[in-house]
Amino acid sequence: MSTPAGETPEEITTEHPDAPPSLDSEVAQVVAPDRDIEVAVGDNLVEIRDLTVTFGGLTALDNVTFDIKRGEILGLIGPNGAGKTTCFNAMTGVYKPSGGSVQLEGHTLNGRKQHVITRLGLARTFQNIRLFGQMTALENVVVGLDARHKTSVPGAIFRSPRHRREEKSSIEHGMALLDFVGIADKAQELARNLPYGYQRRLEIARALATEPKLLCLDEPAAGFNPAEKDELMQLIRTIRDDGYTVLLIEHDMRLVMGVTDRIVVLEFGKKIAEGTPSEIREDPKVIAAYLGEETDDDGAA
Ligand SMILES: Nc1ncnc2c1ncn2[C@@H]1O[C@H](COP(=O)(O)OP(=O)(O)OP(=O)(O)O)[C@@H](O)[C@H]1O
Repeated sequence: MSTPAGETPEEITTEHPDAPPSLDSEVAQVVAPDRDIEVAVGDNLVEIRDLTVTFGGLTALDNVTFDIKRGEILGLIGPNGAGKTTCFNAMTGVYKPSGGSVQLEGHTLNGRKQHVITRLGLARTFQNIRLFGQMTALENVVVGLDARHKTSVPGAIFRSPRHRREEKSSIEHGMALLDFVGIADKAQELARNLPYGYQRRLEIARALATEPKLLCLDEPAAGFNPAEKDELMQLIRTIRDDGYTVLLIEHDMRLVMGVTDRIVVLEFGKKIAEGTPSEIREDPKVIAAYLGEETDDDGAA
């Protein structure tokens, strides 16, 4: 299966979904048979050192240093404009840092192209959903799986046995991933026709298709009601239990406090705190940073 010529991911917004089906841990085994299921939090997977990004005279990220440990869910929070998305963009090759470094398992990511960073094991979702709207949910995931395939271009053109094998396993693997995120019932629907919550889950499935070591989620709960946020929290936990490491940008404090192991807090581009959710909740610098910020429906900033 291939991407339609010239189509680029588009931002899609539709109404909210009905409650998606529940998750099945057996599916997790099918999705990622080679992973250590329910890995413990371990050594450093990612090391970010003195990361700095400037836009003209504005320093959006100012000498930020933190680690992401293997198997953890790390929250990246901060008031509007604090530099969270800039940090994601610098990690994933969208922006070129003006200083500092990002290392994943000892591989330097800064200066590398986005597809190389994806291959090294870092995948992300976006604040504004980006899907191939004219493709089905399954095709959107298979595109992500294609990033892992080894068939040569001639092999694909002449449909070599290997290519046919990979295509078949792509469909099975893609279906397992849709099942894993709870939207297998919509596999054949065009992405643009999916309810909003399904689109968010589809973005996660597509990111997981690249077999990332680190999954970066940029405000995955934006636009969700409290029940949908609870389901998303459960999905994020299941993703971690399946052996992935998760970096989460999220404004909803109840979600962040409920799902993360540790939190890094940015304000005006600088790291102002790092700790467990209970440490962060009590930190006077964090409380001061959030004073005057608008809170989400059920978030307590
Ligand atoms: N491409 C860009 N060009 C110029 N300035 C930018 C660019 N991207 C971000 N900025 C600026 O960098 C600062 C940090 O923005 P960023 O989007 O990273 O913050 P954020 O913490 O993700 O905010 P939010 O929670 O509102 O999404 C802001 O002052 C923003 O205006």
